[in-house]
Amino acid sequence: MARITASVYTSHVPAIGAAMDLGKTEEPYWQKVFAGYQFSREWIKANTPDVVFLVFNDHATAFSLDMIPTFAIGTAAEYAVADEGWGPRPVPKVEGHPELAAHIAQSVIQQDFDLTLVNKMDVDHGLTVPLSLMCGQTQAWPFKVIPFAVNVVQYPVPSGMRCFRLGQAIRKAVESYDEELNVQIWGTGGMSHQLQGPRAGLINKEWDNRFLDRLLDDPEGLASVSHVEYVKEAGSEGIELVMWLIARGAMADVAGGRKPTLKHRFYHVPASNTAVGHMILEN
Ligand SMILES: O=C(O)c1ccc(O)c(O)c1
Repeated sequence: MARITASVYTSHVPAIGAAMDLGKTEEPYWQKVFAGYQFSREWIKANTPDVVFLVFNDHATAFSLDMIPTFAIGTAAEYAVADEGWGPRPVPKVEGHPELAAHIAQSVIQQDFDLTLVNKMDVDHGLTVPLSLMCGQTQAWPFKVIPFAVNVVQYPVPSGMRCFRLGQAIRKAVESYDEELNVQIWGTGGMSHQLQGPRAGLINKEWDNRFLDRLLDDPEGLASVSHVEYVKEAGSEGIELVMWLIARGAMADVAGGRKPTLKHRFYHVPASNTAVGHMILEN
């Protein structure tokens, strides 16, 4: 049987990818960001999964206003690194796991979550920056990846509760897969940031840290936070945090008397315009 053994949560700021690609990680500004991932790089070496189910958002790269799936699961054997305007990042292509992805799609759709199946997709910084943060510079990613794209760009976007329940359905799906596989689920994006309008540059440390507390201790309560609160408190792009609730929903269930173990927590402001939050939980 496949099992979800751990979850990773991290922001996905594109400038972090550029800092790595352009050799700037030792500059004082960036050192403080990357220091928060030193533990994580060792941890992932000691806890390398077979597959990462990576929840992210596309930034009008694979999808556009022409077509906006709410939840889209990557069922391909591989994914090219997208060109977001400066050429594709110099990182390895992403290898998929079509068999497990097809099984999860079957199971989750039968549990009444309607997913879009994506057989071809280029993946942007939403997916590659978390991989770079966790794995560093490498010739090949050390595990297969099932990309799972969530619409947090164009309203209406899914609620935190729908995301949390979807995570629970994903856990059931993974646990009903026959092969012994070590699966991690990663929730990416956030934390507080706003990239446009009069409030551009908004950061809310208190709200972000409360989110991190509740993600561990009270995920179901956290799932009830409204869209309006995310936008008011965490800025227009803070809504990306609903994706963390998918990963948390797939983990041990506080309501069921089980709680994951906190292995690592990091928070730093700023990286570009964004508050960087990062957590690792083990089941
Ligand atoms: O802080 C930033 O610069 C920034 C830019 C684009 C993003 O998608 C993002 O999450 C952050």
